[in-house]
Amino acid sequence: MSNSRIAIVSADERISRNYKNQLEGLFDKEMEIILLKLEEDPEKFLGFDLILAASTAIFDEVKKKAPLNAKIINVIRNINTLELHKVFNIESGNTALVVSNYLFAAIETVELLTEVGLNHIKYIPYCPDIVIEQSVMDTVDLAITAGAVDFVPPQVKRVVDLGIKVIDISTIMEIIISLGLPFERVNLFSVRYMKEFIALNSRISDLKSKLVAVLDASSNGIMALDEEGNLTFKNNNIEKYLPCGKVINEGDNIYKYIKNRQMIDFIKRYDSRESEIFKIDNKDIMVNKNYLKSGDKINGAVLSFSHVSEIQDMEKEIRRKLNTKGNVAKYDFADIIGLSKNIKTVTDMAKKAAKTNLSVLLLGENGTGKELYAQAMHKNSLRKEGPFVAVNFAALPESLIESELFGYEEGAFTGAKKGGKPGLFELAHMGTIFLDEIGDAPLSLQARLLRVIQEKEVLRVGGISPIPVDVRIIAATNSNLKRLIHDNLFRRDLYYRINTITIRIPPLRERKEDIPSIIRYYMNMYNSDKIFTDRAINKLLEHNWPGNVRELENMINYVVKIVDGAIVDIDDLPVDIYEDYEEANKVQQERQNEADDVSINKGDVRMYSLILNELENAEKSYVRASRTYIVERLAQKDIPITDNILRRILKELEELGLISIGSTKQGTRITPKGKTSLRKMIGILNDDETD
Ligand SMILES: Nc1ncnc2c1ncn2[C@@H]1O[C@H](COP(=O)(O)OP(=O)(O)OP(=O)(O)O)[C@@H](O)[C@H]1O
Repeated sequence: MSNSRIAIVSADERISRNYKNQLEGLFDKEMEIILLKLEEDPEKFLGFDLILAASTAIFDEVKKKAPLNAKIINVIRNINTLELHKVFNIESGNTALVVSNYLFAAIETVELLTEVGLNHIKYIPYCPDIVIEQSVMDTVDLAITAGAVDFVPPQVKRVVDLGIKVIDISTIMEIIISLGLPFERVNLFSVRYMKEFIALNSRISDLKSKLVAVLDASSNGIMALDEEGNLTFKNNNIEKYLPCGKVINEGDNIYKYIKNRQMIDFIKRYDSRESEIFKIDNKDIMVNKNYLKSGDKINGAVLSFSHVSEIQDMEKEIRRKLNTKGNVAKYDFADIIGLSKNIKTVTDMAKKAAKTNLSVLLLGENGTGKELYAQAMHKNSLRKEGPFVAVNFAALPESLIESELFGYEEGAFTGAKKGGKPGLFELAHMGTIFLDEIGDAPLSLQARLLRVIQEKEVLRVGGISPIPVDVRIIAATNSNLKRLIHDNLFRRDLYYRINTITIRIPPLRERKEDIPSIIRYYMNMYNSDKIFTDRAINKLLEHNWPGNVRELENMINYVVKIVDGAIVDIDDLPVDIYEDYEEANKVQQERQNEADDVSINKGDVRMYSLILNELENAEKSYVRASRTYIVERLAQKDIPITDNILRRILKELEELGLISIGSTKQGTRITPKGKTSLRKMIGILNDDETD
């Protein structure tokens, strides 16, 4: 057979070269293929057995240039099937620009994709000549193209390239027929195409088997039907929900296996009700339905079956998990810092109490670590795997306490949540409930609290059947419960119930030796290497710590965040501690002043009095008293004094308010206080002399 001469005409050389490769691959050396540009002269179109117009858009142009009797085939192009999986893999609901250098080619690609059923993406045909609104472009970050990557707008980051489109099998057949090639060729080529489809299919069936595995893993029964009710897919649980004594096979009409008439109606009804409960074999079965659509036409349904009781159990479990989330004890005994005898005794006792199941009452001022102890005790108890639920009576508004503690049933009051809500006692089941600030529990609630503790069951607000709860009680208070009992504000019987073991946690001021180690602990925790001066540490040791460890922790937090530099001194401490210091310092200073007075009297009093005396005399004689004047006057009395010493003493006298040092012109003057002091000093000196 002689070689056929074929021309491929295209506006884009890349495309014609691609077609040439494809045809050469199929027909070996049986063809001579020449590439022609559309703009070439008509004589170039002469002498071909067949002319292929690369696209519909140029078909008419090619026809005009080709000889009248020439055989021209309009090439039908298709997406390379081997690349289609790339579109399969795009998540549903995405929007993609379908990019080509010509709009018709972009539209063609969109049509090809939707024809093969890839409808899970929204396609926007795009070519460089068209303008798409910015607001639309802003929402698109995906482009699909058949080899026109260069035309994808730069802001689109994700590009799926399906490669250049290939000649469709229908065109290949047309070529074979028009060239009069033997028909075996068709089979040969079909086999080759089949191989591609098989490869594509195996990818799909791969996907399908993954999907089946996922659906089989569900405890639900799942099946898909066509519009006649024939089974097109089922997972391996379906017979559990539709017991018919035999395996249901794909292709079987499902309606003959369903005895329940209402269920058949439900499946057949195309209304918006998507789920319904049916009785099958005396069990409540929930059926969910979803229709399969192709365009606007419904062509099947997917049904999912589940046992209502399982859904309820699952809901309870989820609710329990959600509710108990966070109900865990964080602290252990190792987190309790302090080696003082006081704290060690308390910790030893708490460790022993932890192992019992007895109620514990923790007494202590605010911030002493009552909750810390409660958590540590829970963590070291037999209930450590159970929840630790903390209730703070001081923080809960009275109107909410009851429903928070005991829970409520659906419809118990306006605003009650659907399905009701378990109370904190229920949440603490098998664990510990920490009743903090129990002294603040309203009297009305104390009776119910007592009943729950005694009966070991709770009745939800609006409920009728009590729910058993196994809970250990650790209560805490900083109030004087005995006083509250005396004032009829706390129930004696409740008090005895909760304080089987009483542990008193000492305030920080009773264990000041622990302060440095607590400071170190928190400085480490805050990752700070600042150093406290001895003066600051002494101050902290002096402080009374009414807020206990919490106040100390706050102080460190303040210092770490607020103080610049590596050294923390007294005046860097928070103002309440510092003012406390100032206050103490003032008293100290006053005492010191008194002592200073005495030391002046005893030490320099002679010199002070001599100088004050000279100043008083100078004033009396209207003489300006300069330092030289004073030095000379004292020298005349055989009292030698250097200018330097005089200057220091004058400064001290001025600080004491006994003199005022003016300018050189004014000189130094004795004050009225100075005159009084001078009299006193003379008195002391005379006393000393007579002693
Ligand atoms: N010995 C301790 N060692 C380390 N940190 C402690 C110690 N005691 C208390 N704290 C810390 O002090 C803060 C207050 O402690 P906690 O809340 O346990 O006190 P509380 O007595 O329950 O206070 P309140 O009565 O105000 O509720 C917490 O941050 C806690 O970690």
